[in-house]
Amino acid sequence: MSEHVSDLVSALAATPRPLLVGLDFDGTLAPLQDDPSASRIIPAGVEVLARVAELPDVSLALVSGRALHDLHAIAEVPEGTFLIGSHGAERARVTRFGLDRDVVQLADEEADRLASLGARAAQIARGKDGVWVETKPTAVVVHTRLAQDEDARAAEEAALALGAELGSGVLHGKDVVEISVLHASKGEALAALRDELGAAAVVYAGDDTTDEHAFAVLGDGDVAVKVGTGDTAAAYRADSPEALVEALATLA
Ligand SMILES: O=P(O)(O)OC[C@H]1O[C@H](O[C@H]2O[C@H](CO)[C@@H](O)[C@H](O)[C@H]2O)[C@H](O)[C@@H](O)[C@@H]1O
Repeated sequence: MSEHVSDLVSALAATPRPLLVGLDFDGTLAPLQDDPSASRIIPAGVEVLARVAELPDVSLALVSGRALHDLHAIAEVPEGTFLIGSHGAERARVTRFGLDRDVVQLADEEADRLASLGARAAQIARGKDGVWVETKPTAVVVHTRLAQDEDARAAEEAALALGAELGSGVLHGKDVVEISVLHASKGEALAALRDELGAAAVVYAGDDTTDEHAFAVLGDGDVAVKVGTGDTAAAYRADSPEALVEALATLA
């Protein structure tokens, strides 16, 4: 067990109940992939999450930038798991009958703006090898993972400028710029869920800059875990999805 993980394991062992365990998906439970549809939770993670969800007074939530339907389709999580998608703009709970979800209804102006964003983002991608656009219910995402540096930089700069012009929120994650027509924040969504559940403590793990919003709402007695390298406000670190799952296994 690495030094990072043993510190984390001690912190997890001390968490009071009721406990909310919130986990980002891409880069945290699922190793990053060039093709987002190929992403899956590491096999050990599926089993450990199932055990965590069965613990008394422990609630499990995935807190992701992915669209809710996309997250639900690929995340193999147990019944009762809360799913927060689109960085907090969408929310649901997994039940035995499918998703119990709040449907996002865009106002006409927001729907029009989303359509304009899609068209303008497609223009940004045009002629740049490896740059492509993902459309979600409340946002468009310019992906640059597969592009050469020069094209990736140009696309990201153009997307950030487009976001400043037409977006309500812009997030710059790992090889993505996301432009949303709704205000959404993982931090606000996590804090709202915590309040609803009356959780005495929250464990939250994430790998990307967008997860820093969730770390920012945590306080004393909570456990913030940065997965991988990079600057962070989190007090704990796991080197990889495997290391995180190893630590969560001790909680279970
Ligand atoms: O909050 P997350 O669960 O980490 O979701 C954030 C974004 O994840 C996906 O993009 C990221 O993962 C892809 C697959 O590994 C990778 O190709 C991409 O470069 C990453 O940024 C997803 O496609 C986005 O819609 C999510 O917002």
